[in-house]
Amino acid sequence: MCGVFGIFNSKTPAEDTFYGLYSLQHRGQEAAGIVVADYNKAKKKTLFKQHKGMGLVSEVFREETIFETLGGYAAIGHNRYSTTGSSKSTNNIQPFSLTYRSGSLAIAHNGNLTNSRALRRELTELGVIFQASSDTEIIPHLAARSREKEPLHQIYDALRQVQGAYSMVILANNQMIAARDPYGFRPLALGKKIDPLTGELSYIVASETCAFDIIQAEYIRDIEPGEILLIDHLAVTNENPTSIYLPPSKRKARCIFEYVYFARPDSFIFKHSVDKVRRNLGKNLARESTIEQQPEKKEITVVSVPDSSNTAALGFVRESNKLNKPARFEHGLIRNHYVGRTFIQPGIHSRDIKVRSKYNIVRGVLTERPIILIDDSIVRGTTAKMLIKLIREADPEAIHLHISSPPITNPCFYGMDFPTKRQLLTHMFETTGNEEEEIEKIREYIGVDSLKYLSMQGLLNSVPSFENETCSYCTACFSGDYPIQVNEATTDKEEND
Ligand SMILES: O=P(O)(O)OC[C@H]1O[C@H](OP(=O)(O)OP(=O)(O)O)[C@H](O)[C@@H]1O
Ligand SMILES: NC(=O)CC[C@H](N)C(=O)O
Ligand code: SF4
Ligand SMILES: [Mg+2]
Repeated sequence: MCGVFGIFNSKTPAEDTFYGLYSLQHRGQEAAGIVVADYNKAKKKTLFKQHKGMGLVSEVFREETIFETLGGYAAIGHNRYSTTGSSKSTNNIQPFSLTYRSGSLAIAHNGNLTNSRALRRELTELGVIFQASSDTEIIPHLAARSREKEPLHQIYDALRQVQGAYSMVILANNQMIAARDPYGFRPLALGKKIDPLTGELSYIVASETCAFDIIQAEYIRDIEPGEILLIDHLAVTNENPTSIYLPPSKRKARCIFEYVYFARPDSFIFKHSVDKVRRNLGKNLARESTIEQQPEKKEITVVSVPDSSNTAALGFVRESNKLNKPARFEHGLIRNHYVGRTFIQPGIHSRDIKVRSKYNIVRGVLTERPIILIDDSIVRGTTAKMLIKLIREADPEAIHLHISSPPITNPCFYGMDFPTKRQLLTHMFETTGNEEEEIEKIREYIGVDSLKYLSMQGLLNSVPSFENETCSYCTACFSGDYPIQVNEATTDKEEND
């Protein structure tokens, strides 16, 4: 995943970016960094300064004095959740910053390039030296080799050659450039802020709109799939950033999993409220649920796995009640907020420990009652298996696990870190071709009384539609319908390390 943020024409760009990244922390917890563009009067040009490190934004920018050295007028920042290149290598921390014949370039990337292996081999053959093992560094190298004079067109040249998912912010000398791949896999939004004292306008680009809210900026619009947007001082004066467009793809492929799990519910992504879509997921799950009404119209207890499935659980309860199946939302699990997202922890070992230290049960809510437990997804099954063991300690009458998305049956090559089938719970058991039998094996393994996944149609009915598009979403991890084909044999995350 990853979170990206950029601000142009601010008196405090590093501080603004810090807060932006802070609100995008859920998109990547491995590393964080900020690159600032500052005008150097003596040299009469813009120079970049940076601070990057491993860990959470609050850890990397713990010392307030860091900001004293990061003055300037523009900045970009990045939260990393690795998909290509080791999560542990400090060389992979973004933004990447470099100097080349046209000046300085810094890049922050959310997504994953699907032809990075081939491009890296070609560039290496040509003598290009890579510092990082991630896919992202390919983009500035390609831009630097372009024959074009202007960074905007150099970036265009580079992006014509890469395939896959990218939502990016770039600093190029005294310009900020935002780009989104033609499929539109990952979200990217444009916002603005007027300084209350000076009346000056700043432009902001961020993965999710929650990053605008934290600095009291206003959402303008999404960066469109295939758009490369240029923001410079002229754009600020004219209040009109300009764009060029990459050739369109045959279809769009917004990541549907962003709505299911990844994005924050207070964000707008792909032009729509995540909260609303997640409520729809819960609503459709309630419509598909086969759990019968309780005797004497007693309310059934619905418990969410906090935090990511809270909103879906609310939608579920509301719809259940409408369907005359009385249901009540209860906090049966308490989450320790000092433990981050477990799903985006690299390596199965660290995930196990995190899940165990992340949740505790509220016995009074769970004991001797039938429970509908709602989670948004099962990937490796770590969370579900550990949680059910924990909930059983409270001795509930029955646990009915409901998942507000279909089974994840295929790897993601576009920015989620489950790049091989063998990492998925659905592939732990022998495939029989009979979906019911396969779900029964998962139910048994997790140890619940019943297991219900939202259907594919239920998922599609929950997300907004886009006019004049035949296909708007990527659903590959659920359906196997890959917008860009990738040979699984080429997806060893750490092959460049
Ligand atoms: O099957 P698994 O591999 O365990 O992954 C699935 C779990 O991971 C996610 O939650 P996570 O704990 O990452 O984040 P959250 O706290 O934001 O819900 C998701 O909501 C599931 O609960
Ligand atoms: N999840 C992402 O967006 C990751 C960005 C980039 N592919 C990396 O591995 O660092
Ligand atoms: S494969 Fe799944 S997680 Fe990856 S981009 Fe497609 S919908 Fe999103
Ligand atoms: Mg969760």
